[in-house]
Amino acid sequence: MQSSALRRLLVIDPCSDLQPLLSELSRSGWKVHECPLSRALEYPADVGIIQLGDCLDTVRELLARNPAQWIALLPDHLHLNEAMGKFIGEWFFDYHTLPLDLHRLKTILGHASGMARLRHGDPHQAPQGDLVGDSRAMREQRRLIAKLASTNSPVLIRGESGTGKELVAQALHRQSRRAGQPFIAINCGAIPEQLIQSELFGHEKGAFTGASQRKTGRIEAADGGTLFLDEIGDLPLELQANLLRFLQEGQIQRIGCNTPIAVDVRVLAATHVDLEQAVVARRFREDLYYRLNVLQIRTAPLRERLEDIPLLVRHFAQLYASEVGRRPREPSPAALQAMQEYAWPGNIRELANRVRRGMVLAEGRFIEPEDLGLLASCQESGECNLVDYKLQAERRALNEAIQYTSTFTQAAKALGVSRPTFYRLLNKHGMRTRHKSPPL
Ligand SMILES: Nc1ncnc2c1ncn2[C@@H]1O[C@H](COP(=O)(O)OP(=O)(O)OP(=O)(O)O)[C@@H](O)[C@H]1O
Repeated sequence: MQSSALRRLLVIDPCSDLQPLLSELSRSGWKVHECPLSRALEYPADVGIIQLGDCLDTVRELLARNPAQWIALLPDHLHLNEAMGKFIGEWFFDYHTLPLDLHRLKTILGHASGMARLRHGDPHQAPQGDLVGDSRAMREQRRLIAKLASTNSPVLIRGESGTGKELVAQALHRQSRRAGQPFIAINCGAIPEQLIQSELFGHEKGAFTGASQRKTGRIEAADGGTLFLDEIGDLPLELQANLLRFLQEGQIQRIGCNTPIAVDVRVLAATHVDLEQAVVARRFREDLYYRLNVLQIRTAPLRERLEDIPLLVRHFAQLYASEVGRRPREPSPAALQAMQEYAWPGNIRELANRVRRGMVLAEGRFIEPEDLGLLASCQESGECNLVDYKLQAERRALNEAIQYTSTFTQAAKALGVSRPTFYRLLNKHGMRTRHKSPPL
């Protein structure tokens, strides 16, 4: 039986031909909502109906951002040239010419709602900036964020590049009592060494050659809110001392001014390098390390949470639809399989880029592995050997075992190997999680 939650119909006004049929549609199980085009994003729906006229750009904008299955109503006077045909083919599930035929309309609506159901999960996109994913690692991450958001202590966010460290920092800020205040992010690795002190702490007019005006530093700009220091491991040693002083005293001094300024800022820092090693090598101050590392969140690499891939692909397809001017497409089963077998060195940033590419290149209804640039290397070169197949199969087996069990011991048992063998295989595929639950 069809779930009633999946039979929400949005009718974009004006649609006078449809008016007399709405009560019949309601009787047959549709929850109908009518609204003007300008408010269409406010109403979640599974299927939408819109009568085409002018303003195709505005319509395209809506279709790109509203993930419902859309049906176009075409009045007689509409000039069905090639461009219009392409537009309808690209963006609509189906169309109906006017006048309406109730029986045919119901059939189209039935198919469209079936398609909405196939897309399973919540058909409504997570807003940009939300952390998408329902794997154990993501659920654990959300739980930790909710727990740590309310404190004022620094949090060290660790994880490989592209795993969402900045998104975690933003989520910590959004869920804290500082949410209405500024969130200021600075990438310590991207600013030249001679500029970073003035970027962070600000300067007075005339403090050094070229300082023609007084400048407020980023720490001061974050007053009342949160400061996110990305790539903290790249902060020069001298500035590490200044930062430590600020963390201890809650005061800063602009360059060229001796008067301390009190600033109330929560500091979040991120790193993809091993800070412990940097401490041993004396590239990172030990005292600052302990000060920043009070609480910790680890962002898991994508290869450890492959089950999040379908949700992430849908999220990015929706996100890039209007940018690339095409309706969001789903990956084909082969594309999903290829994504499950790929190691994702660039993590979610790489996935996002591949989906964007796939959206541009896809020719049919689905995104195929080649659109994502993910033809298995042996397929591309035509030289498949047994070792490649074996490695792919091993990786898939490990992923599934991790996904469907709660501990590594259970996963090893499910695969029929000893724990040491299981760990050796995880290491071999770069899948070794240091902690199943990130430490507090
Ligand atoms: N869970 C997620 N859900 C949705 N988008 C995500 C998620 N994680 C990361 N992203 C997206 O992936 C991209 C990379 O994320 P982000 O910049 O937060 O990673 P990072 O770990 O800070 O990377 P780097 O170490 O290179 O700075 C961004 O576009 C971000 O929006």
